[in-house]
Amino acid sequence: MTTSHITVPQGGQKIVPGQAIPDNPIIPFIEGDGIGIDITPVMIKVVDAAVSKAYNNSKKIHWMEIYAGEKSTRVYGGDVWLPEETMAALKDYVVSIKGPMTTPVGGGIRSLNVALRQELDLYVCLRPVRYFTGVPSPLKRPDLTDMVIFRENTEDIYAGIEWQAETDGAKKLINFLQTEMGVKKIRFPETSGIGIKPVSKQGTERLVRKAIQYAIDNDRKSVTIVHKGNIMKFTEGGFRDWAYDLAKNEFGAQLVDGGPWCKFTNPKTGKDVIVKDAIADAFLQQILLRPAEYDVIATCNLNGDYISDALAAQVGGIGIAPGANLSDSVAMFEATHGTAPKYAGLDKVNPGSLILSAEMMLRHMGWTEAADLIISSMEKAIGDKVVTYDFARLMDGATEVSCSAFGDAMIERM
Ligand SMILES: NC(=O)C1=CN([C@@H]2O[C@H](COP(=O)(O)OP(=O)(O)OC[C@H]3O[C@@H](n4cnc5c(N)ncnc54)[C@H](OP(=O)(O)O)[C@@H]3O)[C@@H](O)[C@H]2O)C=CC1
Ligand SMILES: O=C(O)CCC(=O)C(=O)O
Ligand SMILES: [Mg+2]
Repeated sequence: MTTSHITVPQGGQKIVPGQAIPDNPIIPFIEGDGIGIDITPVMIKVVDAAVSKAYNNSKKIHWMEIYAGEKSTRVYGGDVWLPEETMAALKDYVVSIKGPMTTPVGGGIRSLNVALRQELDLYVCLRPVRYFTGVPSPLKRPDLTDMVIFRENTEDIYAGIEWQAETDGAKKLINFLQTEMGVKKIRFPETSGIGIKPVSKQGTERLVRKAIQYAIDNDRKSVTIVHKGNIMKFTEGGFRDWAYDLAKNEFGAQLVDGGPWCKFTNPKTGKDVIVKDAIADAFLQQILLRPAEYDVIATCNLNGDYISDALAAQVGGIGIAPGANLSDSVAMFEATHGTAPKYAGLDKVNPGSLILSAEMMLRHMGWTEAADLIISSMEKAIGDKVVTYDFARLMDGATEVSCSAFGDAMIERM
C-alpha cells in the first residue's frame, strides 16, 4: 500500500496513555464526506479559539489530517477507503475526531464508520442528549430531556453480517437453517436476504459496566436497559438479563419490589441508583411523553442508532447532537448526524454537533476550561438567536447565519 500521505505536524507531541496530556497534543482528524468539508474547518477554528483563550496561548492542538472515505480515494487513489496508516494513526495517537462518512444504501461499500468502531473495538458509543436554552423544539418542556445514551458499538445486526437474496451465500445459509437447525419459519426462503444478529454476554457486560459507572461518577439517578427482548429473546433478551445480572453481581444491586428492577447505593453520593428496563417501542413513546423519568440509557447497537436521532430531535435536532466512540484505550469523537449530501459545500449546516463532539474530546483530555468556553459561547450565540438554518426555520426573530458564521459568532462570544 502507498503510505505517508499523513504529515505529522511539527512541534506537536503524541498523547501517551497513562501520561499527562501535553500542552501541544497531536490530534488526528478525518474531514468526512458531504458536509464534512463545511463543518470540520469550523470545528477546528472554534476549538483553537477556545483553547487559546482558555489557556492564554499556553496550550495548542496540533491537528493532523488523516484520510478515510471519499477523500481517501482521492488522496490514495482508486479503492482505498480506509488506509492502513489511518488505522495505525487512530490507534497510535489515541484521541481523534472525525466528520461523517457516506454509506450507500443496498450495495456498495459497507459502512466505514462501523468498520472503524469494530476494528478499533470502540465498544461504547456515548451520546449525551441535553437541552440548550432557546433551541427550538417540538416539545413543551424540552428542558426535561437530559439523557446519556450508551449504545453498544461493535455487535448486533448493525455489524452487517448478511447475505443478499438469491446469492449462493443466502441459499447456503437458508438451506443449513432448514436442514440442520429445523427452522421452518422463513416465509419466502427462495427470495430472502438473510442477516445475523450477534449479541454476547461479554459485549453486553463491558457496555453496561461503563453505563453504570457513568451513572455513579456523574450522580445520575437511573440506568435504563432498552431492548426488544420479548421478541428477540436470546439476543436482546440476553442483553437485558446479562445487564441486570451485572448490576447485581458487580454493583450489589438488590431487587425492588421483587424485581426485575433493582437498585444500589451510589458509593460516591449515598443516593440510590435504579437499574430498570424498557421494551424499545414503548420506550420511544415514553421518552417523548415522560422524558424526566429517563437518565442513563444502555442499549444494543441498532436501538441506540434509532434512539440517538429520536432523542436529538426532542432537543432541537441532530445539528447539535454530539458523540464519542470509546474503547479502553482509544477515543474517537464524531457527530451523531451523517453527511447530509444535499447541503455539502454550501456552508449552510449547523456545525454544532461536531463542535460539541470536540467539546467532549476536550473534557476527555481534562481541558475543561476550553470545553466550558465552547458550551458558554454556544449558549450565548443561540440565546442571541444567531443560528443556522435548521434552528432559524423554527425560531421567531432569528438571524440566520451560515455554518462558518455560526462558528465566528461563537468565537466572538468567548
Ligand atoms: N457517523 C456517520 O458518519 C454517519 C453517517 N451517515 C451517512 O450519511 C449519509 C446521509 O444520511 P442521512 O440519512 O441523509 O442522514 P443525515 O444525518 O446525513 O441527514 C439527515 C437530515 O438531518 C439534518 N441534518 C444532518 N446534519 C445536519 C447538520 N449538521 N445541521 C443541520 N441539519 C442537519 C438535515 O435535515 P433537513 O433536511 O431537515 O435540513 C438532513 O437532511 C448516509 O450515507 C449515511 O449512511 C449517517 C449517520 C451517521
Ligand atoms: O455508518 C453509517 O453510515 C451510519 C452510522 C449511523 O447512523 C450512526 O452512527 O448513528
Ligand atoms: Mg445514526
